Amino acid sequence: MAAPELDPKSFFSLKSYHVSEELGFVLSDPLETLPPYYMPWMDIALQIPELVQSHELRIRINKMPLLSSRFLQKHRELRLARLALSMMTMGYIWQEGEDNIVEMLPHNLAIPYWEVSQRLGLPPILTHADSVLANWKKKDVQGPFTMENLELLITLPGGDSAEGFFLVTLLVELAGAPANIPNVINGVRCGDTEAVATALEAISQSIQAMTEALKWMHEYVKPAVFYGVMRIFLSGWKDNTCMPNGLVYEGVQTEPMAYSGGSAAQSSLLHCFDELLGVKHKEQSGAFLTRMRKYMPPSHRQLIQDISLQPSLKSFVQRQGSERLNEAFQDCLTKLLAFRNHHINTVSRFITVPAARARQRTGSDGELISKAPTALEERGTGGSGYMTFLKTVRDQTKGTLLPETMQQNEK
Ligand code: HEM
Repeated sequence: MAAPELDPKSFFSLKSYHVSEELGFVLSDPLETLPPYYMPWMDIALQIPELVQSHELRIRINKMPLLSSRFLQKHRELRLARLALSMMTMGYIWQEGEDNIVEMLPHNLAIPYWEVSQRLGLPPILTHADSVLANWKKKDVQGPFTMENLELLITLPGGDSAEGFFLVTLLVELAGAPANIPNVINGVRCGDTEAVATALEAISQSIQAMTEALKWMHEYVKPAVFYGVMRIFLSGWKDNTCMPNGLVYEGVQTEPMAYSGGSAAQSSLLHCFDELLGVKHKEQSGAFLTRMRKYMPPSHRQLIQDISLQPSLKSFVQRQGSERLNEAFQDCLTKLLAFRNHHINTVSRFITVPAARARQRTGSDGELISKAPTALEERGTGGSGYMTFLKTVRDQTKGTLLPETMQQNEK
C-alpha cells in the first residue's frame, strides 16, 4: 500500500490512511469466510480452543495441506486469512503452555503466513490489528456496536473472558475513533482558533469515552482466566525467556526470528493522540513504543508519522492566548492521563494481583492462576517490564500539561 504524500498546504484527511471517521482504525465489515479453497485453514481456525484443550491442534496443523496464498486478492480476504493463520500460530506454539515448546513453525503454516504478512506489511505474529481490529461481526447487522450485539470471528482459549477481552478492546478503539484529528491539524494550518478548540473538545470527550469503555474489562473478563489461561496465547518470541532464540519459520528462513506478542500498545490510537498533543516518550519506553509501530498496518503507522511532522499544536495553543483553546488542550491531556491511570489499575488487577496470588498459591482461583507461565510474571505480552514502562509513559503525559493545570493537579 503506497504511503500517502504529505503536502503541508493540502487538506489533511483520514481517508488516504484507510482510517474511517466512524470506525477509526477498526476494519469495516470484516469478511467471515474465505474462498472454499482455504477451507482447511478455516476449519482448524474456528476450533482452536477445543483443539488446544484436546491437545490436537498441532497434529491437525501438521497434517494441513500447503496452500498457495495467491488466490487471496482483496484486502479483507488477506486480513481474514492473516487472522486465521495468526490465531493458529499462537495456538500451535503455546498449546502445551511453557512445557514442550516447539521452536519451529511447520512449513505448511509458516510459508503462507509469511506471504500474507508480507503483502499486508505486518510481522508474522498475532497483532492488535488482527485479534481486535479485524476480528468482529455484528449479530444484527443493523444493530449497534454493543457487547450484546458483537461477536468474534475467531477466538483463543479463555471462553467468555477471551471474547470479552477482545470485544471490550474493540469498543475502546471505536470510542476513540480519531475523526477530529484532521480538524485540529487543518485548524492550526489556517490559524482558526475556534475550530481547533472545538475539535480538541470533541477529542477530549472521545478519550473520556475510551476510559469508560475500558472499565467494561472488569465486567466481561475474569482476571484469573486472563492471567492463567489467555495471556500465554498472546505472548511472542522476543524478550521471552521461554523462547530465547525466537522461532524458525520452516521453509521461509533457516535462522530463527524474534517477534513481540500481541498488545494494545500496538493500537494506533494513543500513538496518534501523543503525537498530536506533543507527548514525547524517550529512552526505553520511547524505544518500545516505536518498536510497536512496526506491528501496525503500514497506512496507520504512516498516519502517526505524518501527525508527528505537523507544526507543534502546543506552541499554537500557547501563541493564541485563547482561554477556551488552552482549556480544551489541557483537558485532552488530563483525559489521556486519566485513561493511562485507569489502564495501570486494570493491569494491576489483571496481572500484578494474579501474579502475586500465583506465587503464594492463594485465592479461590488458585489452580487456574498457578498454571500461568512463570516467564510472563514480570513482563507484558508485548514483552515490556510492564509497570515501570506504564508509569514512565503516564508521567510523560503529565509532564506535557501546561503549567497551571500541573499546579491544579498537584492539589
Ligand atoms: C485486561 C486488559 C489489559 C491489560 C492486562 C493490559 C496490559 C498492558 C501491558 C502489560 C502493557 C505493557 C506493554 C506490553 O508488554 O504489552 C500495556 C500497554 C498498553 N496498553 Fe494495555 N492492557 C489491557 C487493555 C488495554 C486496552 C483495552 C487498551 C486500549 C486500546 C490498552 C492500551 C494500551 C496502550 C496504549 C499501551 C502502551 C502504553 C501507553 O501508551 O500507555 N490496553 N497494556
